[in-house]
Amino acid sequence: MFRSVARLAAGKHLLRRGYATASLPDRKVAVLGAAGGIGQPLALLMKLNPLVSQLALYDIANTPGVAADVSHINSRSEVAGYVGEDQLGQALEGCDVVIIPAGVPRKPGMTRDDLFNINAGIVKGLCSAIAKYCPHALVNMISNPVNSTVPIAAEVFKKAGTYDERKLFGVTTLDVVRAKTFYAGKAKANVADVNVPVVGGHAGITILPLFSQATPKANLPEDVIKALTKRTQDGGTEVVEAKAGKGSATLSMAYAGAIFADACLKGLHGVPDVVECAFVQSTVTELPFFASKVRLGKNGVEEVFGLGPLSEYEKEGLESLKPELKASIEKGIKFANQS
Ligand SMILES: NC(=O)c1ccc[n+]([C@@H]2O[C@H](COP(=O)([O-])OP(=O)(O)OC[C@H]3O[C@@H](n4cnc5c(N)ncnc54)[C@H](O)[C@@H]3O)[C@@H](O)[C@H]2O)c1
Ligand SMILES: O=C(O)C[C@H](O)C(=O)O
Repeated sequence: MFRSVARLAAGKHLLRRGYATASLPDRKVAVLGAAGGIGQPLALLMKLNPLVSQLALYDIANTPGVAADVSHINSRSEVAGYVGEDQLGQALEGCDVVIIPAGVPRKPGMTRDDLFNINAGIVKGLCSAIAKYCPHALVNMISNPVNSTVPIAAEVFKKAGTYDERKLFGVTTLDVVRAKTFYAGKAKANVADVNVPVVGGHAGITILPLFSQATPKANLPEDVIKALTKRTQDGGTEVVEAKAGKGSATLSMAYAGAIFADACLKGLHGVPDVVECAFVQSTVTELPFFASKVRLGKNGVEEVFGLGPLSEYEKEGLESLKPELKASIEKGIKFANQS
């Protein structure tokens, strides 16, 4: 990620010793849920990103300490901590990108949908504030269940009259990160060279890695592809079980969240050909939201890419995931409109 920022800076003759960050535009990024398991390492990684000039760290508790700590790092951005609802507006005012990892994580035996009852309300409240204080920001939704929290956000923005489908993203980057790591292991490829699109949604079978399109090509046998698919779909559960009641993926998610936010910032900055998978409003299938590759630009999503050629196994996976994804989307829409 930072290597490509260096390339960007170098290409524009901004790089002499380190980054000539004075030449980069001001960009404010907020992390909502910044004192949490994801929020803290994500705050650290965003503090290291030279495309950020102001970093607002918001949570319902403990942000002054996190902000004081992160603020001592000698990188470009100015850091401020905001705590409690009274300070949410200040945290959001002027934001270009808002990253939301606020909410409860899973414990063993739970599905992501089991988080709905608590997280739906949290996300709804935060999105109402975004509509009020930074209606043009790109919103990176991490809080689960993403398959429902993104439709909730869309409905809140629609009601507020601020919805721009190009600016709302469910962050599915961790699925891509996992698919790349697991594929590289089996394909005996250099993980840094590996690419694997992951489409659909972000829960169980709705996570559909397209290993038939993975590069470099490895011609792995069908049973290995099936095992890789299952491991990618169950990657979150693997971590939840290993953490044995102490939460879900935080460090790998912070890494994935930082990659996706960096892609959004690069897009805003006009870097060409920034492509990541994300869960967005979509016409790729009959479902209103779907994760696929998207090109990011100055207005957020510039282009939603189709699925490309699928193997028979992937075609079956696509058909199997649709009912569950549809139900999760509808659940989010219904919640946002009834409460
Ligand atoms: N999209 C993904 O790939 C992905 C990956 C991992 C985790 N997650 C999800 O991210 C969420 C956070 O996970 P975590 O491990 O960081 O949990 P955590 O409990 O460690 O942290 C959550 C933080 O949110 C804060 N919070 C609660 N209500 C809030 C509100 N109204 N406003 C602001 N902050 C609030 C809490 O105080 C806490 O600090 C969970 O829903 C989890 O399932 C998503
Ligand atoms: O699995 C979870 O509950 C957290 C997250 O969605 C993940 O994929 O790690």
